[in-house]
Amino acid sequence: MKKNILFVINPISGGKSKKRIEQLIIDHLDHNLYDYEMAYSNAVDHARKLSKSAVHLGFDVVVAVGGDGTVNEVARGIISLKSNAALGIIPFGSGNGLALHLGIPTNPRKAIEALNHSVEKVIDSAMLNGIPFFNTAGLGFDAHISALFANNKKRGFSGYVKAVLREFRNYKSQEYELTIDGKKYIREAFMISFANSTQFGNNAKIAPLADISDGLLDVSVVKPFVAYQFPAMMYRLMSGTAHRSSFLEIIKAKEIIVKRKENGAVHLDGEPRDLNGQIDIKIVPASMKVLVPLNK
Ligand SMILES: Nc1ncnc2c1ncn2[C@@H]1O[C@H](COP(=O)(O)OP(=O)(O)OP(=O)(O)O)[C@@H](O)[C@H]1O
Repeated sequence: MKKNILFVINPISGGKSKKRIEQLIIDHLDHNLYDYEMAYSNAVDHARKLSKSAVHLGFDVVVAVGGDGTVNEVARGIISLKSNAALGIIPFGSGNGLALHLGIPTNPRKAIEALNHSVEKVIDSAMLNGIPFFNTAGLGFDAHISALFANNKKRGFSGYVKAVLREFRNYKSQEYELTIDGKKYIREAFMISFANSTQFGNNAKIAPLADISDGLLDVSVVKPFVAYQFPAMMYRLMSGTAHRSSFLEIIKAKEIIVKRKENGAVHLDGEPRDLNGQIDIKIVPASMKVLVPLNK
């Protein structure tokens, strides 16, 4: 039986034009397998609403055409109705962390073709103060960058790298009290990531051993470091060896409580939030179905 897909297209993600996407879908989606519709998000949170309505109307698959922020909104729309619908992804963001982790091609035509030969993979999601995330959430430097980047009209990878290089010299680490599955840790940290997948995006792996279906988050605590150590850190991230770095401590967890002296930015799937006070994070095992390429 044919399945119904809604493509939710974020016109601004990744700073890339989406002009070709409609024609690529028409040309390359297998129309014997799928009936499809397309919709464009017109503001923050609109993709979630579009996705929720699609699921309510009985669509089988909602495909996020965008980056991790778009994936987050579409996936939240799906899980909010506890439906049987699956998430699909055509990566069109600045980082595309979840798509890269799942082996979804970053070439749009190949990503559409991958939908024609896909299987459903059940993955975990997680909640931060009750708000769902699917790839990574974090506190500290990366959240600070997300907050800056959100106000930056120029999206895309190069804008991100420029922001990181500009900001990291002046960024101050801070002390965190973490309670991880009941055990207390006090840590001075440059940043702390709560990783469901292995990476932020662009193959920068903050938790190289994370398994997206193991019912656990990888809490990656990046210790303070000085400027000359930055290239070594980047090498570790990009080579998938961060878990072997002396700058990083990774603790597997189901539930985390974070307290910190000073409030600061928090990000969920790369999108910043202002959340003050205690932060509670927990894994929600096997809570989302995603279409991934057959051979992954
Ligand atoms: N029409 C729109 N105008 C402005 N913002 C939008 C619109 N549609 C969606 N958004 C917002 O765009 C934001 C960024 O999207 P997304 O995260 O997909 O792209 P990205 O940040 O470039 O990629 P990545 O997260 O992979 O780095 C999301 O927070 C989403 O809410």
